[in-house]
Amino acid sequence: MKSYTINAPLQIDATIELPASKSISNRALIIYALSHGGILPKNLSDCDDTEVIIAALKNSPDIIDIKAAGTAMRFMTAFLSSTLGSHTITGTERMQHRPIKILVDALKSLGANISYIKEDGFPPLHITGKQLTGGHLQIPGNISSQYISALLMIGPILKQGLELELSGEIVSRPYINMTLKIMAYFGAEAQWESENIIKVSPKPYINKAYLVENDWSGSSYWYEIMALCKDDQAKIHLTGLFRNSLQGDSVIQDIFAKLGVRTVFEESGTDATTTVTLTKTPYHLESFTYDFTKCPDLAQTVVVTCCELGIKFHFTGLASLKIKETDRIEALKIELRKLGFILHDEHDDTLIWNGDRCEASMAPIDTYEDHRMAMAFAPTCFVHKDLLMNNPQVVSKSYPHFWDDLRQANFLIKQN
Ligand SMILES: O=C(O)C1=C[C@@H](OP(=O)(O)O)[C@@H](O)[C@H](O)C1
Ligand SMILES: C=C(OP(=O)(O)O)C(=O)O
Repeated sequence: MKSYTINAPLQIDATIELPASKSISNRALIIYALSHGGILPKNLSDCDDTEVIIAALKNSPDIIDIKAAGTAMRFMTAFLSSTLGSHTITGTERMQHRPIKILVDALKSLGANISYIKEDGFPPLHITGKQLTGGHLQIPGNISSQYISALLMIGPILKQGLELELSGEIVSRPYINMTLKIMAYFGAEAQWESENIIKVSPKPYINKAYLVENDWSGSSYWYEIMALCKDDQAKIHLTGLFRNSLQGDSVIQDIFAKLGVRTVFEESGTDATTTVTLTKTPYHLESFTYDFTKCPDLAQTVVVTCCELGIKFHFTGLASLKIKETDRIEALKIELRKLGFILHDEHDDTLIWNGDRCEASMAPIDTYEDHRMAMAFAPTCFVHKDLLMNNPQVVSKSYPHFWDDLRQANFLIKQN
């Protein structure tokens, strides 16, 4: 087991090339494969969650190990069900406890041949692919949008196309919209027919050149660094982000405007990419209420930032956090207590900090095989000198060069 001791710089003036978005990379790759190749998308992420899809599509092994990648597991399950071949798809221990029944049931009702190898409702799966007919389907929209994106992407290759009727409060809706926009770019006819019905026509994808945006979710840790650093003159330049982004997590700009971080865009070049400059700005916020239903991956960053800024909060829309890389609600409560903050959770989807504190034990931060635990806690080194963190390498799931980027910004990171 590796651990790091992390110390913050006194001043910050850094230019950071963020990783490419894994969500966009993984969609572009599935569509690339469904359109039978041609021009490979550019600026694909080099993170674990994208590398597993690249390997699966390139080598088509009998046993596909998708590791910890939720999107890859869900997208490949739909892909393998609708294309010829016979495969087992499996993943990490945690992946084998992340639910997939809703997607499997939906695919089976379209005629797919899928069986559970161990426990019903969970990977590993055995899938024998075939041409599926498609048609109308009802599916819960309140558990994970990844099931919906997975089904949508195979829609254009189904004989009758696909009509999805979503029930319940739709979670992570911006990720569904991201899927629809990328599909449309590649020639699909796929759109919302009403608040909860999406229709996809049976019309093959057209292969085209594609440039993947850099990752707004990954930018959130730099927003947190700007919010927590003590240098009033600090500047952070983030490259490769799109202003009119497909990513719902670009809402991070608005969230952090309330937490003392200003965002300025400088258009650069022809690709609609922008350099984003973060600086400090005055703020007055005693307590913060926010609903994370549309942007669950930002929750850890904002929770940790608010605690360290002493801003009480009442955060809702967090139900999906329990079925991600770890139970993120539990993990946040346990690790923030080590830093002296007592959080409460309610109704499985709400996290509250009333300002309750305890003595900080400063025990090493554990990362729970969750990249976002490591990245959300790293900036707390501005408050806690010699911050210790176990298993920091987990960042490779979405942001492999995270620690190198911190070093470039003059953080001191010592391996123990
Ligand atoms: O479609 C995607 O790329 C994602 C959707 C979200 O998952 P849920 O829909 O399960 O909330 C998000 O948390 C995940 O990191 C990426
Ligand atoms: C939840 C995440 O990923 P996934 O569900 O794709 O494993 C994430 O990156 O925060």
